[in-house]
Order: sequence, then structure tokens, then C-alpha cells
Amino acid sequence: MWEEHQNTVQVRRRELVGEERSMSCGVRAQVVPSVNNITEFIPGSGGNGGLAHSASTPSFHSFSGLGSPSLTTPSSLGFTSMTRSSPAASVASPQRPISPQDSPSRGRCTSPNAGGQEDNGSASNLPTYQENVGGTTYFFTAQDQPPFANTGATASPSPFTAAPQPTLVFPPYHVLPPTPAHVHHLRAPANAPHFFMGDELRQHLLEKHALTLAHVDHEQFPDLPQEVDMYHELVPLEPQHNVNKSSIFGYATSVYKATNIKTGLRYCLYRIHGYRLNNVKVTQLVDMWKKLQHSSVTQLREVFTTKAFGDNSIVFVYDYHAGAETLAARHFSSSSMLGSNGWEALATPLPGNGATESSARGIHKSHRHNSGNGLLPESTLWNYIIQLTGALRAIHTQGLACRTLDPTKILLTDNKSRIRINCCGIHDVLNFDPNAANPLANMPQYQQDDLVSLGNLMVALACNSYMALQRDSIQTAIELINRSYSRDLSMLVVCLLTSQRIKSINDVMPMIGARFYTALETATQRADVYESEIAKEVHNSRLFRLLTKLNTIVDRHQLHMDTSWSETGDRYMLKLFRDYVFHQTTEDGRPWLDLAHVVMVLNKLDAGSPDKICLMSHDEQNILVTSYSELKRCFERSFTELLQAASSHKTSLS
Ligand SMILES: Nc1ncnc2c1ncn2[C@@H]1O[C@H](COP(=O)(O)OP(=O)(O)OP(=O)(O)O)[C@@H](O)[C@H]1O
Repeated sequence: MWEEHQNTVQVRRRELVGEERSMSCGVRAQVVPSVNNITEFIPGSGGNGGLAHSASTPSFHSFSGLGSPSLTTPSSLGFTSMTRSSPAASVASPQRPISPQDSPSRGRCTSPNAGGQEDNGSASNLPTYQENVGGTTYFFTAQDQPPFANTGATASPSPFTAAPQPTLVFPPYHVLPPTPAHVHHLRAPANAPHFFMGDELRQHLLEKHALTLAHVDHEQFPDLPQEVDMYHELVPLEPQHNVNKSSIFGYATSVYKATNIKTGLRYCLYRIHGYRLNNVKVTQLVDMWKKLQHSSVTQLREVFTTKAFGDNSIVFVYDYHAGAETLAARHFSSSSMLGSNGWEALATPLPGNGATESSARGIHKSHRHNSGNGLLPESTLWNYIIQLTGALRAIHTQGLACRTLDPTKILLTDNKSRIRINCCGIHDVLNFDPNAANPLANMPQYQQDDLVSLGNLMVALACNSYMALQRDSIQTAIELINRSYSRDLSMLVVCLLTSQRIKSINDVMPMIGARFYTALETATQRADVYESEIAKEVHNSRLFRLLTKLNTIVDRHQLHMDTSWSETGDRYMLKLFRDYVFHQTTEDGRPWLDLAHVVMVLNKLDAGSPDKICLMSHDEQNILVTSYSELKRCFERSFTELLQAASSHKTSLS
């Protein structure tokens, strides 16, 4: 049934009993497999029905210091070692440091010696200037030279050039290394090694994907238009019967997820009912908003008017964030809110715990948790403050103002750790004054209003109640914040609300201070964990492509009308290999299921390892001893044949 292969030894079964396992992973060869030529299968990358060869497997040379934890020790393989190019070649002479992009120019120096430090070093004898630009303090000397500018950097030889580089031996195939230590120690240790991303992240991503792809039954929503401008597949994001006037915009609003007809990307359509746009000058502001990109602002993509809903509506198109929840829903919905009774109970100081006493202790109260009394942890509030002030800073720097800093217009996304200001630009369009000579003239005032809105938002969040914002409650609210949170937080809130102390959003930066480092640390740790999760899926997706390719070949009914195609030659070898990977049984006939075996063997095939493998026919009468490299050649030849057949079929049809 099968043809003899050049590099394959055919033997009778009995000669090999007991040797199979050792041969499959024990025989070593002296040739380095050409890992650079490992071909990979990329769906859709060719014109052959989406299946094509591609040399996209990254070369081992692109990896640094890969370990081989679970498979054959590379050094024991006897392969010719692969050396990396000397880092000295790529490490150029130290570069002259580049000063910050918006460093103040020499002409803007204002106060000689202001903030200058005494120093005995000769360079420091120069007077030092300091200037605060956009909330960052820059220091520079009278000559306005960046430090180290005269160190003759190009003259000093690189310390790396002479050092001999160690010869690195890379594993002969791609394989998943263990979790990096710095990530491993961040989490509770797990008993089993992880081949796949963690359950929590997977669940979160699956939920997002499901929401992104979700449709509605049009019979339930007969009024929903099939198409609105360039968008279709509308899905309401809030109950349809609940079309009340938005307290923020003063118009009835509806929000939909929709798919762009051209690109297939999902967006959020924010519809203002019954609005007729009568001045095109407003596009200047819309364009400014469209250009504003910030990770804490929901991006405005376009604005259009439409009659598709049966009225004159204006639609604002924003990026869609699957599973987003408003701050209002999160913290002020009936289930999460304390209600008036709860708020009053918290607002009433306990005997002997008055505002004066607590403010005296305030300086020692940082990093309170507050979870026991129903208030938000202080760290959550600072997390919000850092993201919101970052967004406001970007908005104000562009000469715009948010004007909608309200819990209903702030979205919590990505596992509730990220917040984004939503609905930017709507206020500007709806309240546009066509007679105003300069539509930006009022922005400074609106920016001040943003700061007060931020203060109000913090009061509401810190007291866990909108009620705290009522005119006669605000003093009590501040006292509650003073009692329950750090002095820093209550100072910030007071300064925001009074607006004399804080003239611009940049004035908030020093009040956040070192908490920026905490936020940065959290973000970078999360990035580390995500990278290690992605690392696992790199290998899973590679093996998935390999398996897909294998299954297009094995057990194919016919090719070019040849019904024996998959039972002969290379294909027969691959079929036996498939059985070797998946269909092995124990001596007493039970299925032998071992994921590590599957992963190891597929990786060896992918890399064309020179290791030997022993394949056996179903009837146990024929045994083939071959190498993974030979199997890989069979694999590539067969798949190329399939690709050619697929494209020739296409041609004959056309
Ligand atoms: N860009 C977006 N991506 C995903 N979901 C969004 C987006 N914008 C809004 N949503 C969702 O749409 C829903 C309605 O938003 P909306 O701004 O109308 O809130 P609201 O509380 O109903 O406010 P209002 O009282 O002003 O109507 C919210 O649940 C929100 O999570």
C-alpha cells in the first residue's frame, strides 16, 4: 500500500518491539535543521482558497536566550551552535541624549538660579534654570545645553566591542518556555504547567468577542433600520422602551452597536433624536475631536445626520468597547448605591470622630481601603483620578473642553480597570452658536468647568452617592471625605471645587505625585502578564496552523480523481504520523492521551527535527523508521500538491 521512501527504513514489526519509544526521541543527528526555512501555514495569505505556504515562522536568530525546558536539551543534541551577531555591532556609540520634545527653549528662561542646586562639580557651576511647562519641571543651564552634550560621546569607544560574545545554542524547534520568573512570582503558583492563557483572561476575551459578534432578532425590533449611512447590523445597547431625555444633553438619545459596511469594524452609534443640524461651521470642532487620540477618551470617528430612524437624527460614531459599563451603572445603580439613608448614615460623624479631629489625623490616613464601610477604596479613586486627569490634559491641550464629565458619560472597560470619557464633542455640536465669531472663545471657561465637574465627580464617588452633590450637602460630603480618606484626596477635591487653587489641569499633577508611579507599576505589571499569556498562544496558533494543514492532506477522499492519493506515498507516511500523534493506545488497549506527547511531536515536525520516529500501520504489520525532517519534506510536498491542485481548479473554472 505504501511506497518505500529514500530516507525511510521499512522493517517488520517484531524487529522493533521495545525500541520504538527510544528511537522516536533518542537518536541524535549532527545537522542543524534549517529553522529559518521552517514553513508555516497562514490562513488567507495566498490566493488558494486561503491556504498557502509562508515562511513566517520567526527565525531562531530573532529570539534571544531561548530556553528548552521540556524537550531535548539543545547542548546535548550535538548540533552546530548558532551564534548571534555581536551586540557590539548594533550598540552604537553612546548617543547624545535627546531633550524632551517640548522642552522650553533658551529664550523662555525666566528665573536664573531658581531651583538651582549647589554642586561642586565644574558643570554644576553653571547657573541652573528651571521652568514648568505643561506640568513638567525642566532644568537646564545658561548655555541651554542638554547634559552630556560635550562629553565627546563619539570619541569614546564602546565598552562592548572587544568583549567576546558567548556562543549560544538554540533549541532546534520552537517550544513554549516556562512562565518568566518575574511573571510567575506575581501570581499564586499553579500546580500544573499552563499551555493556554489563564481562565480569567480567556473568559474576559470570550465575553468581549461574543458581545462584539452579537446580533438581535429583527422581529423583536421591527423599528430598527437595516442600514444607517455606512453602518448596518444595529444592536441597541440600552432598553428601547426607555427613550428618555438625557439629563446631560437635553435630547432623547439612543445608543447602538453597529458594523461598518465597508470595513466590518464595530462602532458605537450615539443617536440624538429629533435634531436638525443647520450650521456646517461646527465641522471645525468635530474635526478637532476626531484628531484627539487618548487611551482614556472614547474616540470620535465621524458625525452624520440621517433620516433612517424616521426622524431627523444626528449620529455620533465612536469606537465600540464591548462590555463597557458606565461609572453611573457601576457605582450609582440601585444595587450599588447606598441610597439616601446610607449616605446620611455615613455623613453623620460618630461621637468623638468629628471633622476637626479626623482632619488632624488626616495626614496618616493615606491608602485607606474603606471596603468595610461601603465606600470605594482610595486606590480606586486615585486610579480614576489619574486616568481622568490624563484625558482632560490631552483634551485641554488641544484647546477643547470635555463638558460631559458625568458618571453616565464615563465608561469602564477592560475588566473594569480602564476608564474612558465618552460622548466627547456632542455638547459642542448641540450647543453650537452659529453667530459666535470664534467657536473656541469660551473654551477656557469650559475647561475651568471641567475641573469643577471632576471635583463633583470625586465627591459623588467618594461618598458613593449623587446626593452628596446637593447644595446643602456638599460641606457634609467634604467632611465625610476628610474622615474617610487621606488628606491628599480631600485637599484635591476641595481645590477642584473652589477653582481658585487649581487654574489648569496641570496643577493637579503635583497633587497626584508619587501615585503616578503606583499606577505605572500596576500598568506595567499587567503588560508583563499579558505578554506571557500571548507567548503561550503564539505556539498554540502555530500548532493550530500546522494541524489544519495536516488535516487538509490526511484522509482526503481524492485528488485529481485519484482515490488512492491519500493512501500512498508521502500521504501514507503522514497518515501514519497522524495516528502516531493522536491514536496511540496503551498495552492493554486503552487510548493513550498525553498532551505533552502531542505538543512535542508536532513541534518536531514543524521544525523538521533530525530525530528518528517509528511509525506503524494499523494492521501492525508494517513499521517505518524515518526522521521528522523527512516527514516534514513529505508534508511540504503534499501540501504544495494540494495548493497547485486548488489553484489549477480555480483557473479551469474561470
Ligand atoms: N462607546 C461605547 N462602547 C460600548 N458601549 C457603550 C459606548 N457608549 C455607550 N455605551 C453603552 O451604552 C449605554 C447607554 O449609554 P448612555 O450614554 O446613554 O448612558 P445613560 O446612562 O443611559 O445616559 P443618559 O442618562 O444620558 O441617557 C451604556 O450602558 C453604555 O455602557
